[in-house]
Amino acid sequence: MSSTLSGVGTVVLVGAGKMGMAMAGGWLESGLQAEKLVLVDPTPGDATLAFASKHGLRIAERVDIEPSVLVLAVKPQIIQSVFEQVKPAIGEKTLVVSVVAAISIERMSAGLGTNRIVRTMPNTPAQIGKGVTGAVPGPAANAADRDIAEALLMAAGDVNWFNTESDLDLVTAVSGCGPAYVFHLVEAMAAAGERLGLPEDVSMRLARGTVIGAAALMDADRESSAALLRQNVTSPNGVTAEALKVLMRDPDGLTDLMFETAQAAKARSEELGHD
Ligand SMILES: NC(=O)C1=CN([C@@H]2O[C@H](COP(=O)(O)OP(=O)(O)OC[C@H]3O[C@@H](n4cnc5c(N)ncnc54)[C@H](O)[C@@H]3O)[C@@H](O)[C@H]2O)C=CC1
Ligand SMILES: O=C(O)[C@@H]1CCC=N1
Repeated sequence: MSSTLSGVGTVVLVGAGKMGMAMAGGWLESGLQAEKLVLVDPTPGDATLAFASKHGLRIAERVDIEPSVLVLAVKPQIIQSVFEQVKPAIGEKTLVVSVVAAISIERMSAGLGTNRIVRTMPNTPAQIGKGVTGAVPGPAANAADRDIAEALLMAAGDVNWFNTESDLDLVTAVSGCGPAYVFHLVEAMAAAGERLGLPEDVSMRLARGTVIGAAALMDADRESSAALLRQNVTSPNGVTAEALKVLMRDPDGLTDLMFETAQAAKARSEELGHD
């Protein structure tokens, strides 16, 4: 499949917030010309205004042209009013790519009057091209539509296709929300160091640096499993072994806590879809 965006028509990003802007930079880097990217957002934040100014992008309050690709990146809670706003601009050739959590292809199709839809769940490391995205093609999305969606998503990192839409609730629970779990791990490690007696700023520096380093090591060494990388830290009868007896206890260790966490995300994703 193609991974360059130079041949894609006008992309209109509806919702230029955290997730939308995390992807937009990658699109420009992957060859989408600035004049072919329009940001639609009635209340763009400072980061969005700065990004638009730096790259010479147009920001509009409403969709005022027929897009080749309409990327929906607004909050699910306002999706109905957004459908009403954008529907008149959608033409026969418009492909809709949604990153909106929980909103089904069927609901989008009813709200927008088109079946050419690809529903996706990216994550914020997209901002540095290290995102992972789950994607499901709608029934009327053809091979060319899938190629375009994949090119947009690959500009943000890895793409994983699924056939069953409910799988996106699981993708949301693991990778969509996942960066927040990792950032909270940093907070928890720093808090632990502080409680043990380290100064707050030093503890945070150690925790943050450790997670950055561990992630970079995993990135550099794709051959080794996470389990092997963990074992490499763990000397027999040493210090890490004692620590991991707590973290990996069964039941009630991190595995159970993470399962409960992901279950809560999945349940909320399903619930939002029914609102
Ligand atoms: N933040 C994340 O980690 C991820 C978010 N998502 C999904 O991305 C979507 C957006 O989330 P965030 O970027 O985090 O939220 P956000 O609040 O940062 O961005 C939403 C943007 O939509 C704009 N907006 C509000 N009304 C609008 C309208 N009528 N027309 C156009 N734009 C409008 C807001 O001004 C804001 O800039 C959500 O559906 C979320 O489920 C998906 C994966 C990860
Ligand atoms: O919290 C949310 O609803 C979105 C979905 C995945 C990450 N952020």
